[in-house]
Amino acid sequence: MKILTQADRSFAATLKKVALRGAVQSSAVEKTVRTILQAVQRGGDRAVLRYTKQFDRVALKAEALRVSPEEVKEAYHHIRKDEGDALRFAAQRVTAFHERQRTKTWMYQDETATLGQVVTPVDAVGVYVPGGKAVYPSSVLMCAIPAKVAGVERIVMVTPPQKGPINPYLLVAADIAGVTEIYRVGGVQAVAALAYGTKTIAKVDKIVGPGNIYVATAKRLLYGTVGIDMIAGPSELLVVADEETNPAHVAADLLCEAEHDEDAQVFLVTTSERLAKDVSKQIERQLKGLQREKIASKSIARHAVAFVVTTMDEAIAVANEIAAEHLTLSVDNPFDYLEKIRHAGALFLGRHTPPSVADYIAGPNHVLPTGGSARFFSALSVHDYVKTSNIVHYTKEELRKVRDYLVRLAHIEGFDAHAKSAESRFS
Ligand SMILES: NC(=O)c1ccc[n+]([C@@H]2O[C@H](COP(=O)([O-])OP(=O)(O)OC[C@H]3O[C@@H](n4cnc5c(N)ncnc54)[C@H](O)[C@@H]3O)[C@@H](O)[C@H]2O)c1
Ligand SMILES: N[C@H](CO)Cc1c[nH]c[nH+]1
Ligand SMILES: [Zn+2]
Repeated sequence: MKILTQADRSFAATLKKVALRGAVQSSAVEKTVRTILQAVQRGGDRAVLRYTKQFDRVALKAEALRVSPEEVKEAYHHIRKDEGDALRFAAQRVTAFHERQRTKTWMYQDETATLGQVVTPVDAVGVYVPGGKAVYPSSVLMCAIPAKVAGVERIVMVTPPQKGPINPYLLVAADIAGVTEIYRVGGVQAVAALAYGTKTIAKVDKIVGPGNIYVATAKRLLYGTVGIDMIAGPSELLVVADEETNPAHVAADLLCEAEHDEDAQVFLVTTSERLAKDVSKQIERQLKGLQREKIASKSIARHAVAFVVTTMDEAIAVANEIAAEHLTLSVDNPFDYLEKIRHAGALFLGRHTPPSVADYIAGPNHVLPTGGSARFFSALSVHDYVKTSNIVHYTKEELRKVRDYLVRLAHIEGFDAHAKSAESRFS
């Protein structure tokens, strides 16, 4: 792990580069993604199947894209009872948390009008469940349960195919969460199919869910053609730690994001150079023997940085500049810093809250903004699955009270048809 103190010449430049990581779009990735999007828009299922063969090495016929209800039932026979219980426990926690996010239609009446907002669920949502380098039944729950809570009727799940049957944990999680259609297709071709529609996969109104750099770029390029939740790309963690922190815990937490993807990015910001060195040693030690050692060690070598600063306030300033997906505050009094933290997808407070607890069973959503987009995006929530329409109602008497103001403003803008539409009610 690279360790930089404020005295190092490259401290400021490295911090700037990290802060801008989301803006550095790889043009090679973008070119590939555009080609696949166009091909699926024009070629539909045929293009989807071609790219599935190319990138996932699975040859399918269009009829095999959709997962049947029998396959979902069969999946229950391939998982253990304790595994099913763990999925159901996670689902309950996620449901309970997201039910608190529900928003209702609201209205009020004042002396001039009746106004409000009607809340409507999106008709059809596409849930992208990653599957290139790992299996993510937890992401099925995180994406589909809030859709269900919001009242979305059509919840369409896509996930890359494997050779052989689809992973049973994904199917059981989909069943528990209330997914209504499942397709074995992943990557850009899946996102394109959901956005444009094909003969087999009817288009959706919004696409949610995490994915690798190709999936995240596809969603970004399709924004506007279809609704998207956010840029939820390769995982990230930034740990702010004081000198009292146990380096073994920090290393363990950093590795849990690094093991997702070689493109995952993890950072430590600390007031203790000794801690930074100890964390670095711990990472080397803990990497050995991890199932995903190769991926995690590449992520650490390519991206991990420890920034050593003088004060906790400086540490928080660095964290705000980086705006990471996950931010851990490893201090005795984390709530004291809450108001100073401006940008992070999710906050993990104190010394005994590993980010993995919220990856699985805490209840808050683990689909979170990456690449610095926590400056403007939020965690996936029920709000992503609904939209609001404003309500406006005037009686003739109410309209009379505001008519002159309306007419004056319409004339200022040179829109006399606007003025006349109000005046016509009184002639
Ligand atoms: N931010 C979040 O909330 C969050 C949550 C969970 C996971 N994640 C991230 O999701 C990602 C999952 O990635 P994954 O790879 O396991 O699964 P994935 O499903 O996102 O990507 C696999 C697909 O990528 C496509 N692909 C691979 N190489 C390609 C290439 N060269 N050209 C075009 N397409 C290509 C293939 O179609 C393949 O099916 C990880 O980066 C993980 O960190 C993020
Ligand atoms: N840490 C991931 C979000 O970046 C979520 C996840 C799912 N499974 C394990 N972890
Ligand atoms: Zn994780």
